[in-house]
Amino acid sequence: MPKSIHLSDLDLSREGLAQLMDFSVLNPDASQEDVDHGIETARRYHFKGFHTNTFWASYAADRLEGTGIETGWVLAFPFGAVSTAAKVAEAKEGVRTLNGRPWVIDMVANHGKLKSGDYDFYKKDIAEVAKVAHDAGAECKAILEVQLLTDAQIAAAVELASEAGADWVKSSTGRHGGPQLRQVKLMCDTAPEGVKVKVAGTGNFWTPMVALGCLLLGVQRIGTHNAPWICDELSSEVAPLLT
Ligand SMILES: O=C[C@H](O)COP(=O)(O)O
Repeated sequence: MPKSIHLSDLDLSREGLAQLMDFSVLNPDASQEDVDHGIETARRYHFKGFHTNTFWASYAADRLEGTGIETGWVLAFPFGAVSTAAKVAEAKEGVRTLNGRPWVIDMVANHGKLKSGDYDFYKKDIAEVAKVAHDAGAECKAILEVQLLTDAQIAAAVELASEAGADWVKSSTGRHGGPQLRQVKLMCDTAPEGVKVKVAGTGNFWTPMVALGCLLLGVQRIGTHNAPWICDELSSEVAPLLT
């Protein structure tokens, strides 16, 4: 379980916060100009990762070469309701496209199968994609879309994804709303040792202070188009109050 941490343990400098953030440009209509602007922003803040639609992932990785910034391969995005074979093929495309550079798979789990109680399918679906990632030396995040789930389903999803070998459990795609803070806490409380928690889908209603709340709960990554706002606000408004 990721342990909750004290405020004094957090590096609230802009640079420190940026290393806890995956900046995203994941609108369905993201244009080359939008992606270029996202890449430029990712480089300027030196975010941990940059996530955009897979069509643009190779383009982004080329332009992030040498920065150490991870390119995200957002798989079965945003619904996750495709066959496991299609997910595995997409994962292999990610290997062909991004291997040799810093990259990671963020895969959308099959929420409908979880809700149908088909836990074996749900777990195997994640396990097969995680294996492709791990064989290529990359990490795999499983996106659970927790805001669509009951608390019992969230706990089951975290456990199944962890057993399937996901390195991370991630709350949401951001395309269907975002999690409540108590759902984030449930994820942190349920995740076993060694499985990290990422929160995403922060939308426009989440504030930098809520992001800070997530980090204090033990969240190890925040993925959002709001990453610059969160870094700027926390480093310039909150950090000085704590010195
Ligand atoms: O996977 C990351 C999503 O883009 C996060 O969504 P958001 O930008 O609405 O917070």
